[in-house]
Amino acid sequence: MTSPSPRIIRVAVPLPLREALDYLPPSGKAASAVSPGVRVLVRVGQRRLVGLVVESGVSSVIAPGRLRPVQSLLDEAPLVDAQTLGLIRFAADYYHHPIGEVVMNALPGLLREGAPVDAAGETAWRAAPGADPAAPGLARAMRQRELLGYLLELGADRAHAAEALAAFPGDWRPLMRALEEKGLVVREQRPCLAPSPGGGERHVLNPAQVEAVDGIWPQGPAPGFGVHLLEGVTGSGKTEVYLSLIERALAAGRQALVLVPEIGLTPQLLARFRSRFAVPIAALHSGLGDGERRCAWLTAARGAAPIVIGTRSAVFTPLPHLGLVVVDEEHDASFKQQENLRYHARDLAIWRARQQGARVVLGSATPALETLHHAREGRYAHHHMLARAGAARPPTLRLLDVRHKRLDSGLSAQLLAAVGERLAAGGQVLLFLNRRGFAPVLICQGCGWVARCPRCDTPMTYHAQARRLRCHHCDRETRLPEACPECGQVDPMPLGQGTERLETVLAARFPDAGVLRIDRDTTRRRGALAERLEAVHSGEYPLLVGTQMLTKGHHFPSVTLVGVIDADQGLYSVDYRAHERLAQLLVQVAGRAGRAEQPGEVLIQTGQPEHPLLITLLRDGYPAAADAILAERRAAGMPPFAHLALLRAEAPGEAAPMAFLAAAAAALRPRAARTVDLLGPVPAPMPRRAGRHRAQLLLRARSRAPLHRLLSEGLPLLDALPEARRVRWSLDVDPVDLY
Ligand SMILES: Nc1ncnc2c1ncn2[C@@H]1O[C@H](COP(=O)(O)OP(=O)(O)OP(=O)(O)O)[C@@H](O)[C@H]1O
Ligand SMILES: [Zn+2]
Repeated sequence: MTSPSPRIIRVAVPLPLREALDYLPPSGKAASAVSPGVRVLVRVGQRRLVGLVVESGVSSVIAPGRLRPVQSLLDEAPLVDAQTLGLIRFAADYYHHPIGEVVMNALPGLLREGAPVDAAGETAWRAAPGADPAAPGLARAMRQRELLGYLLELGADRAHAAEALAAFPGDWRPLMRALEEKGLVVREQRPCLAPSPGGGERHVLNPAQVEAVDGIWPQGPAPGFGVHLLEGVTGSGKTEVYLSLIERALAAGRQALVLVPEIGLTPQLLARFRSRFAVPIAALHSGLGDGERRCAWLTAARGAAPIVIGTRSAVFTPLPHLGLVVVDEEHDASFKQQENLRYHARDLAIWRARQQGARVVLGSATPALETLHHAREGRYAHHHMLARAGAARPPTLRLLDVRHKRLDSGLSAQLLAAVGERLAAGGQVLLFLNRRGFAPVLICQGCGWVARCPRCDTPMTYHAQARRLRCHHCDRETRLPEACPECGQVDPMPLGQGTERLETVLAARFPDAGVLRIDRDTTRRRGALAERLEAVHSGEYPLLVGTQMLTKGHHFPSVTLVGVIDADQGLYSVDYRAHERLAQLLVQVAGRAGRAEQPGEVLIQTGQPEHPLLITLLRDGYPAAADAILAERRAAGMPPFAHLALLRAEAPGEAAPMAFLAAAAAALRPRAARTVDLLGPVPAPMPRRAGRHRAQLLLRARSRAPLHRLLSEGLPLLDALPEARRVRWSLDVDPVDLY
């Protein structure tokens, strides 16, 4: 008689393994008593890892003698609910990615590392009323005196938690205990996420807004699953629509998840939410400390935060009462993660909304082509808001032909004149250039030598303030050469412009106008972006210079002129999405102009004023341009008329990536039949980066099912190829970049 195979627990561990691992329950417990969603400590080889139970009470194909028990349980109740576990499993399947790594993306850092679920909230300290650092009791305790002074500086009116005290030099805890004993400091225990104040002013919705709100969530109980595209021109008041929808969701007892682009979660936006809703709002963004993130996440997971607002990874937050999902600026590329688990937060959000019977709103002035396509095919409901809210009018757009014109550091005389006029009239001007640094190229005037990154084969960007050359592809940095290494001529010349040069030129040209630059270089420090955006509103800086960071959803009421320095970068790019991106970018950057009473003007410098895309966009607007691009995509058999997956490979040697992909293609081809095209392998559009040669193989199918079938069957074969050991390879399902 064979003994029945033991019941086991399946655990996802943070390792690049396709499957979860099988374990026996800890001694004294039945496998079925360990709930999925609980964290456990397990041994893998010699390592001890924190894993997440994804299944329990099932049987294993592994011989009982070879199974190890789980070492210990870290949670009493599941940390991750069944629905979120379902989402994790779906993401692992759909993106063909190791499930343990999906879990890593889904959990906040502390919880991933096994930190406890701290239900008590957090401890905070405030100075006792009248406490004075100069009090005689502290005369001989200098450090305690300093800490009390520090607390008072942070604000005597409220208590401050560890997060705020972290900046105090040295170990503050024993000092705080001493102060407490002296009665100079009072300890408080508080929930880690306090309700926001609410009670702020609200707009009376205009008819277009009312129609959108009622169409998406009719008064009353939760309407259930459905995807709604809210296509509203820039400044049409989409945020106000979201707020009203959230109000309805909350009234129906449901939670709302709001996803925003990477740099869209600004203090202004948060303030708008906090002044509208007197509830705990969990804001998940990169500026959070580990403790704050855990708190926000746990509060949401317990259903105690009715609103969760965050960037892409917030899509994994457990939300037991989810009723509404808002994806703001749904076309934004930052919703797609570009490394490791290459998921699209919008697509996962829709999947989970379907599971939980939630409404989805995709909001944008420039919807992604796949979203528009779904709306036109009737899969998504489509709502329009064609006019700006309040008194604001649409901006006027004009092309400035820069062919055969003398440019002053990239600026035409016409643009400079327009800037001068606006400044004289007291307006604010925004100049957009999607290239940071001083100049993209440093060239020797003697022999034509160009400073190149030896690891990427591309020109290095000259950064004047730092006096460095930086590679924007691999972050390599070098000192500025004083002379050409080839011919010895001194002072190589910067060629072309970046935002840093623009800032310098404008400051010299308009010495009385303050210039504020916003790009990745000026906002590296935590909190710097928020400070600079605040400064935009202060009115101190009439001239704003920036990259894409300045274009996303910001509301700058005083900006009346927007200048686009170079529209041509996107016109001839090899990427099949370049035109879509350019159209979105131009409309979004133009959308920053004239958002209040003053009308806005947009001037676009281009050397291709006859380009059909620019003409259609300016004459007929984004929907017409989108139609034209969709027609091109249909003809080329590209998304949304096809489904793609991209296999990428890289290695130090030139031959290995192509060899692996050729072997991969050979392994996949017999199974691809006539349903999946294998295009390539070819060297990547950027054939070398950070010292590694790169190549790619594109898989294309008319429908999703055969593509995913091929991937499910094929990837294990690729794992086993001998060529796979000489490369680093990855799969990108629904890639947004083909390089
Ligand atoms: N019904 C209304 N009446 C008056 N003003 C309104 C109304 N709705 C919104 N506004 C104002 O219009 C401005 C633009 O609104 P909002 O920022 O929501 O636009 P948006 O559609 O999100 O724009 P974008 O796509 O450019 O981010 C804001 O200052 C907002 O306060
Ligand atoms: Zn480089």
